[in-house]
Amino acid sequence: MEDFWQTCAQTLEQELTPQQYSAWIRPLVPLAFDEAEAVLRVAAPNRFKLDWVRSNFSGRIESLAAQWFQRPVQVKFELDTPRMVAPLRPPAPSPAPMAANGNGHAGNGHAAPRPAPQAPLGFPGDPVAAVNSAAARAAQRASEAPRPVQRAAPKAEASEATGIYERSRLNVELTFENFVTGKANQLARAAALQVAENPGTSYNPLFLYGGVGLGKTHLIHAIGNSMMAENAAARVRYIHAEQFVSDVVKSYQRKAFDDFKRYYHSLDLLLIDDIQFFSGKNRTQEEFFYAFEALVALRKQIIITSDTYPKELSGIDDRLISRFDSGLTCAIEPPELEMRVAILLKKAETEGVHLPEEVAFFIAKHLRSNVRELEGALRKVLAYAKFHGRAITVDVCKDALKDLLSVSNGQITVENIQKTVADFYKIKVADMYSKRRPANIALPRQIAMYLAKELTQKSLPEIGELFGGRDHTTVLHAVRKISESRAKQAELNHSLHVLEQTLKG
Ligand SMILES: Nc1ncnc2c1ncn2[C@@H]1O[C@H](COP(=O)(O)OP(=O)(O)OP(=O)(O)O)[C@@H](O)[C@H]1O
Repeated sequence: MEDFWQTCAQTLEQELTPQQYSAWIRPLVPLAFDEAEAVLRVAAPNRFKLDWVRSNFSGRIESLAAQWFQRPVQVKFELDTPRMVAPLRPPAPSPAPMAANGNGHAGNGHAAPRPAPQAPLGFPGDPVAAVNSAAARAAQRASEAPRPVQRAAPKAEASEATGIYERSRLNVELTFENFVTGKANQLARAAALQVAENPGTSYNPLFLYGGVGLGKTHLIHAIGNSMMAENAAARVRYIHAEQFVSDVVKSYQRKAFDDFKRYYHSLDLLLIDDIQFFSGKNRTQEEFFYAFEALVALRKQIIITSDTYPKELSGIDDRLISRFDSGLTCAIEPPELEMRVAILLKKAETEGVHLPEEVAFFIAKHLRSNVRELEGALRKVLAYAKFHGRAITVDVCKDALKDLLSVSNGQITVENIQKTVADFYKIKVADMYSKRRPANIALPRQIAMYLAKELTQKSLPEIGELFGGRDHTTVLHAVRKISESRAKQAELNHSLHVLEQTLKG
């Protein structure tokens, strides 16, 4: 595995710019290669890098791994932990990269991803210099031309433009154009567009919430990119909440709060992802509160994402929660079947591959929980078909996704149950974890708990945990109540029967 990683790193080093290579590839640590499952585990040093390499480099690394191991390989990225060994450094530059698949760059076979190397403090300490006029002009030119960092652009200009994007930490590939819309996200998208067109004056803050892998991060990057395209000098910053916490800690250690405040309070648009990570971090919450107040007072836009809606956030100060609630709050729900198909077709098109509709339907029918999972499945199918020199058909798809499908068919997950029951009763999935108790929510939630107990191997405490950290006695009460009611009420019994059939597929 280490030999593979060295060759892989060398190849990527040749394909990427030195900045991209040292920002994204060098810090990765190969952990293990599972021969039986053909899974390569790779550690990334933080969540931000993990997300970035997963979205931008996993396709390329998987294709290099497939060549090396002579079979399709799945790459799984995980967060680095302190026990990690030092990253493997590739040996001195080698002349011959591994035979490439023809597209010569990472991810999607189109533009090379733009990197965002770490600033020394974790936040760019030079907020004003960050938008000095020369760089801003360069970025303006770059945004008038296709998008920044075209390899062919004059070096200085491109690197100035890159600088603007690096400081914003935006992923320029996450745009409104490639964000597929459906019932599950249309409100959120409309709100995002509105905010992108009228930053600071329409909904402030805009608070987007929903389960994992549903497109929250994509949407807020799209807002940032749209704003930068309008005004390249805009001071935009995307930050994951964990990174913000780490910035606060570093500022504390270095007694650099003035710089910290100056930077965050001077932004035009602050995009902060997964705010639930602020839970219990009081000093961070305090600093964020000041930044929030300062930005809103100046009519600068704040956009926040979370896995749940403001009132459900635990360990967050009430005054922050009431601020989060003061703008517009929008849910992103799991995509319905047609939308999942549309997403697959769009992703395949981006890869320059024709995906037959029946294959897209097949994948979408079997993988229901989130878009990230769909993307992974599509990558797997494409790699498998390419490697075996076969056309992309449902049969190829069945072979390529054998493991995934047996899991998703054979094992009913609590997540599936929550989604299916929420769809059936037309409530939000988030209500499955919420503390709200109106009868139209409480009953479906109890039904979902009952089905989780009936159809999965999970224990009562585990189920309670998956339903927003509820006590096992609450689950037990739900299970007893629903099984008793089922025996007496034909209508409820019928609904449960339909739900069970749906879940068993
Ligand atoms: N509607 C969509 N259209 C196109 N791609 C999408 C859509 N929704 C999600 N994706 C893609 O799915 C992947 C996961 O989305 P994203 O990272 O935005 O999820 P998230 O909601 O922020 O998840 P998490 O809570 O885990 O951070 C990304 O590659 C994103 O581009």
